Amino acid sequence: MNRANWKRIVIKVGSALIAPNQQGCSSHYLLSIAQFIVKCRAEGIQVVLVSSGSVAAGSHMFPNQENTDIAVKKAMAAAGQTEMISTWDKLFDFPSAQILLTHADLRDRERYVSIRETLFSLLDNQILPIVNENDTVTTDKLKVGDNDNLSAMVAAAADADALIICSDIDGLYDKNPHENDDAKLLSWVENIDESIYAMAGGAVKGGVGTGGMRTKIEAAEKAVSHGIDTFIINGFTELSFNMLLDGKNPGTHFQAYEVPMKENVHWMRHTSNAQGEVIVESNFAASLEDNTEELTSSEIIDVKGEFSVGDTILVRKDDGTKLVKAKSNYSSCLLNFIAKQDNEEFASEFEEKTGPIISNQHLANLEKE
Ligand SMILES: Nc1ncnc2c1ncn2[C@@H]1O[C@H](COP(=O)(O)OP(=O)(O)O)[C@@H](O)[C@H]1O
Ligand SMILES: N[C@@H](CCC(=O)OP(=O)(O)O)C(=O)O
Repeated sequence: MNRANWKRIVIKVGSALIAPNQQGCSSHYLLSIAQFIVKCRAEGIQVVLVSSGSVAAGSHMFPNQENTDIAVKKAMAAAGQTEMISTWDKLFDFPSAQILLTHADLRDRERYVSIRETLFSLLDNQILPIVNENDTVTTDKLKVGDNDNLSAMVAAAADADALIICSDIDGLYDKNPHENDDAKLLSWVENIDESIYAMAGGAVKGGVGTGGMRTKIEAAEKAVSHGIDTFIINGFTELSFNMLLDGKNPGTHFQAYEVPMKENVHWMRHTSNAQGEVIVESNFAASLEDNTEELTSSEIIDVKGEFSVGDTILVRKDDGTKLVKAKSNYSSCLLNFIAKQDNEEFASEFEEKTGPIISNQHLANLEKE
């Protein structure tokens, strides 16, 4: 690892570290993380904290409630969030700022750019941003769902050099170590492929974590393609942080791409999600990355989902091959109408006036994957 290059890092802290006994927040494990943050800042490294734990911190305030009820969980998050933020805040003698996000904020390009600007402004003023998902307002459609993926999106938005995911375990093992005594720790992952995902199991049943290793690998995949070195480390032990400060890898290091994706293409590929699909014939051969105008209504055989002008859509072939993710210049309703037109002259005249079906702005080419 090359810590000398770090100018900005994102540290993600899992619930088990914040509220280990689900009896409110404890600073027990947070002290060494806070010290690490202080030392990084003293070296001139800007730090963004992504902290889980609002539900785990709030659960003790709901003694007779079942944790599984979604409305109660949201209430736990609302109540626990204040306790979690104030626990962190007490550990620092510099100001911190709370940022609560949903996927709806991140997938909208304007809001995403606004989040980036806020992060940079806080960092330039030596304020520590503390980010969590806004669990109270999320629905299935709006949420990221786990803070591992959220931390990768935040790391990309902040143009971070490293993402450090502090977990309750030493890193990624070749199989779930809680179920397999012979599991071995991987200290280095160069390529994230299906064999890496196959190693990952879920979170401990009945535990406070969300997602287990799978969401951490998803996060690493998002981050490394943006040139962000990613580490999964054991946040329970101070040694992990001392090793990082000494430039050593204490857990699993996922190697960053040498040539990262451009920021806006990365956003389209990894943060924005497709609201619908446009399906073309399997023999469609044009490169939409070179010319989006090659996609005309006569090429479209189906339109799936409901989307509005400006929403992200996936263009794919009938055989399932993904072509591009791009901003739609048409609503699904209008696209359906012109794609189903028997009168081709009408459709092409309409498109001439209205412009290309997809925008080339922020387009992500999925063909090379
Ligand atoms: N291959 C694996 N390597 C390491 N941990 C694994 C693996 N598969 C599943 N896990 C589980 O993932 C857990 C960490 O994820 P999670 O419970 O979501 O915690 P966090 O709160 O840190 O996000 C581990 O404690 C372990 O039970
Ligand atoms: N937003 C949730 C955390 C969700 C989550 O991903 O938790 P974890 O797996 O412990 O990082 C909360 O604050 O409780």
